Amino acid sequence: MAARRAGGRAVSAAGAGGAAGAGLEVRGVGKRFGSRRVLEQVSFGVGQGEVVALVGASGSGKSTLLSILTGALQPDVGEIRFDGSPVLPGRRPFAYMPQRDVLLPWRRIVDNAGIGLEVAGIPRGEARERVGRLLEPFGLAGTERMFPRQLSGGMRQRVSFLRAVVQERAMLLLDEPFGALDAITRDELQRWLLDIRRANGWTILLITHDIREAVRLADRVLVLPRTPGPLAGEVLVSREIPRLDGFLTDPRVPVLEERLHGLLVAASTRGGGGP
Ligand SMILES: Nc1ncnc2c1ncn2[C@@H]1O[C@H](COP(=O)(O)OP(=O)(O)OP(=O)(O)O)[C@@H](O)[C@H]1O
Repeated sequence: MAARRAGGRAVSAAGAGGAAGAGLEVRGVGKRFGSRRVLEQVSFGVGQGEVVALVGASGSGKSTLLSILTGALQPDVGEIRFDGSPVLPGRRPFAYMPQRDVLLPWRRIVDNAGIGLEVAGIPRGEARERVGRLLEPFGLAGTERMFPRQLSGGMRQRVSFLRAVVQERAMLLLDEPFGALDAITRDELQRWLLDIRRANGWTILLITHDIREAVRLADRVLVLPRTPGPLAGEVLVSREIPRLDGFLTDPRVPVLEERLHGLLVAASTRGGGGP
């Protein structure tokens, strides 16, 4: 089921802790490294078909949270559920796109994009076939036999994104996918992502430092506090706001950005926390 909507605003299962079939539910997650607390009582949900952005100051634990979702780290407390069931090791419903492209320089593009499939035990020939079908919609036609060094930064990010999408998992986790790109390429890729996602209805959790990017890409934006604690707030982004042409001049955009900025500042100056 897609996130329920009322009056153009997303009404997700997030605040309620989620319901069966609601997609991702993160419940009361806490994590510390030694004596340093990084996450505490973090709870939210991402409904199926929803795009949720998570923003937070540097060091607030965004990447740690994604690592918990991917299974690279275990939470000290809390639970991760998907579609009403606990997420089990080895059977994660997520495909992950890391912050920096981690393409292997010696592998051709087709084999870089298919690496997740190969790791999952799919023969290379079949992986190549599945990647091959997506090259054109990903703007990568003709690159399959090339090596990463022959592509621009924007194209390499598309290969990384393709590598996540081709695994056909229920949900995509994107960690600052456009953070390392120049402003023009970033704008191009945001437009492209909006476009291709509209056709596919992917469920996405996106991490970004960039408030404008969060408002542009997400149905809902969550704010992680700098000092460990529950989420500092969330902002719903109306579907009536145009995300492609007209986004930058829509008067509702700066209002949402201001609200998010306010939440981030409040979250950064709030007392408590610390080790
Ligand atoms: N493996 C680890 N061992 C010890 N401390 C860690 C480890 N991983 C992260 N930390 C610490 O946890 C805190 C949160 O790090 P994390 O990378 O999750 O934050 P972030 O919000 O993603 O930051 P940024 O936006 O700068 O990437 C930081 O203070 C970091 O130094």
